[in-house]
Amino acid sequence: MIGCTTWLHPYVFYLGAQPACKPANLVCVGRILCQMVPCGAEEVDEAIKSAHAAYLQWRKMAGMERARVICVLFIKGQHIQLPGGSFAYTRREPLGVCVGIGAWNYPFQIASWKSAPALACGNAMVFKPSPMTPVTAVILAEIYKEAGVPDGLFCVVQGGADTGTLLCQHPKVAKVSFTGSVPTGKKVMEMSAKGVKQVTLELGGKSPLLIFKDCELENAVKGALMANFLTQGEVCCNGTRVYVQREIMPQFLEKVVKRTKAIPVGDPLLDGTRMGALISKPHLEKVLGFVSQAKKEGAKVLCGGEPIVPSDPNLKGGYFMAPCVLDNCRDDMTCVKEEIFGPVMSVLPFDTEEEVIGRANNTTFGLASGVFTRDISRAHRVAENLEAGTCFINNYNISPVEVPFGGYKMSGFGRENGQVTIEYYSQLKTVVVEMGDVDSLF
Ligand SMILES: NC(=O)C1=CN([C@@H]2O[C@H](COP(=O)(O)OP(=O)(O)OC[C@H]3O[C@@H](n4cnc5c(N)ncnc54)[C@H](O)[C@@H]3O)[C@@H](O)[C@H]2O)C=CC1
Ligand SMILES: CCCC(=O)O
Repeated sequence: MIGCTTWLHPYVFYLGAQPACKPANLVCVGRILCQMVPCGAEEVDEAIKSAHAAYLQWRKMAGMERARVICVLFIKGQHIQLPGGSFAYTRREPLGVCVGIGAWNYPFQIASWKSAPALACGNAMVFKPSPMTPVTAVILAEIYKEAGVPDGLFCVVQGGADTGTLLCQHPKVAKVSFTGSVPTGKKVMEMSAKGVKQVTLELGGKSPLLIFKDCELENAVKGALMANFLTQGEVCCNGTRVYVQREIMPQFLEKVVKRTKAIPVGDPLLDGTRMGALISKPHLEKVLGFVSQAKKEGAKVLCGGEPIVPSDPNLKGGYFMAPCVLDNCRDDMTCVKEEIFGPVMSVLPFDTEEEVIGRANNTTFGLASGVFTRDISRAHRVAENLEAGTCFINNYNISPVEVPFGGYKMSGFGRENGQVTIEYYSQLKTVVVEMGDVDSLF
């Protein structure tokens, strides 16, 4: 263990990370990959100052110049004609030093989704990964460095809640983009409000997936698995409330359980593996606790829901569990109301479109949703009526970077990905140009 702050590069605050084993081993078998010391006020201040210094140069560069090191989206203003030949125009300008704070489930992706548009718009970013996953943001910093991003423009600080608080409260920070749980998101918003900083919040979810009897059943079953078991179910937009029209429930359950039982759980570095270990022992216990609670409340476990030890002795001690399908669920059960963030699918019957839309929307979350049907009118009607930032029609969990991603209600606001991201990492300046004489009232 290295017990103090070390500098990897001038632009990266890299805290005492000492590789001890392969990354997958950290996840699979609970061995230590690295240890780190959280950044305190001094390091946070230094990172923000170094990002600010780099920003002052970077913001002056034209999009074409920035495009030499980062693929820049088309950033443009508007021209507005006024009476008498006068006119106004708008410029999209960067915000300044932006802070990114990430969750542990998609550590590299979250760092990229936040920093790439921030930098493309002319900002600097100080990024704090989750203390559970401290390494990949540093690798991203190395990639940026190699691509030609100036020193200081993308800084990584390590730490947990205290470091995150220091970042949100720092007076030189213009914006905070946060990915994580709803309770932490509220705190981030409160702290940012005190400094009138802009905020993007990507928070939790409990998304509904509606499967109508006219669907293509094999696809609906595959979609339900994608909606629940991708990345061990540790995905914020997962469709974990699976509403199935009553007439097709028996066929659906038979197929979904058969496929779920066949999911190969084990070493994620092997080609054949489809599910790895959960992030930590406490998280595994939390997920298993949801399964126990569901049973107490009347759910029936059709498969999985228990810890498993893979046959590979190297994986012994890892936080693996068998993916779980719960039947006999009701809307008032804990497993149906709360985000589990693990491989647990809750299945519920429904009868009519109107009824299921009401039930699907009866939640404080609104991140994603999905519908399987062959009826094109129904598909678009349902998509319109579901209160969520995304609706997948006849598929689930498709999130290419060209497509905006973000939540409704307590799942947050602001969007990541797509052209619209520019609006969240820039501010609009209006320039008014008089072409005649001043028509003064005085
Ligand atoms: N909507 C989305 O795009 C996504 C949402 N999530 C959500 O994230 C949650 C799981 O991730 P966790 O890391 O457990 O969430 P978390 O809310 O515990 O932590 C997220 C980040 O916030 C930091 N943090 C904690 N307290 C803070 C404070 N007071 N001030 C500033 N920063 C603070 C943590 O160190 C971490 O980096 C789930 O609820 C999941 O749904 C996860 C991935 C994507
Ligand atoms: C598609 C992104 C999902 C997540 O970050 O949880």
